Amino acid sequence: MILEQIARDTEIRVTNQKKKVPLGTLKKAAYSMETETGFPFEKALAKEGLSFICEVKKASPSKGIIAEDFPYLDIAREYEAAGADAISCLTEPKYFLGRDSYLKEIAETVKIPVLRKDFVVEEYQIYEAKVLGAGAVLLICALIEPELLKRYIQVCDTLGLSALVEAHDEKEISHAVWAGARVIGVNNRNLKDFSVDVGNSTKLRALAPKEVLFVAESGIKGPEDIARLKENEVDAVLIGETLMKSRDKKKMLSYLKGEGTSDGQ
Ligand SMILES: O=P(O)(O)OC[C@@H](O)[C@@H](O)c1c[nH]c2ccccc12
Repeated sequence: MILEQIARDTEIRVTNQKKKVPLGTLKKAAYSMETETGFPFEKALAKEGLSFICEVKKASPSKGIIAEDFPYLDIAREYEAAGADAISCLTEPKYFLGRDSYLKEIAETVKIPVLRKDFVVEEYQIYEAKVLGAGAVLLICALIEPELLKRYIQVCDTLGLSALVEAHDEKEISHAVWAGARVIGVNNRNLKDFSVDVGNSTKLRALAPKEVLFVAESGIKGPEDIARLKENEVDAVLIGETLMKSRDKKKMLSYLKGEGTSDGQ
């Protein structure tokens, strides 16, 4: 299954990275960074109305190359100007053509919080996210057993990082809640067969406690998806492909918000 393959490749990537920057050195750098108080990523999601996390993603296993031309800094600036509440940046290099440097440069450029979108399989990667300037890091339940997930969320807390904990079913939601997740994301894309059903996140919203911030991720194509998610008390949506493929991201975002026409394609 693709997720296991990505996890194995990520283990190799982390092992190689450790040879360049040992864990001790990385931790020292992470804890020496100034930390914005109050978890800005969670503040962005908790604001009144639906919050928008806009994703900078060049490619994906399900879609291949999404954006040949990839001015990632301009894209991030455009998202921020268009009213994004946070940015999600892929740093996984093999399947999503992401880079750590994209995250670092974007975090230095925009004022809104940046989520490190990668496949965390080692604590090391959480310290990396902090040093790169992320305000949040994705933790995928399917890759991290509950005890370790609890530990990773605690490490995030000590760094002033928010954890976006991604769950795919009822069991993983209960693990996320048990581990202390304050932000839970549900991926509408099934990572086994790449099928997409926005109903995934509407269905699972009710299983997460109301006080948990809930993010619907993936497969959001139009204002009808947004309206449906809003009705189901979702706090935020995470949109990648629909925005990455649009010529005018500001127009597309206002179209998705139900404020404009769809000629932002
Ligand atoms: O491009 P989409 O369908 O709008 O999806 C964005 C985002 O949700 C998706 O990239 C994603 C959700 N969870 C992930 C975990 C790893 C990598 C990527 C993802």
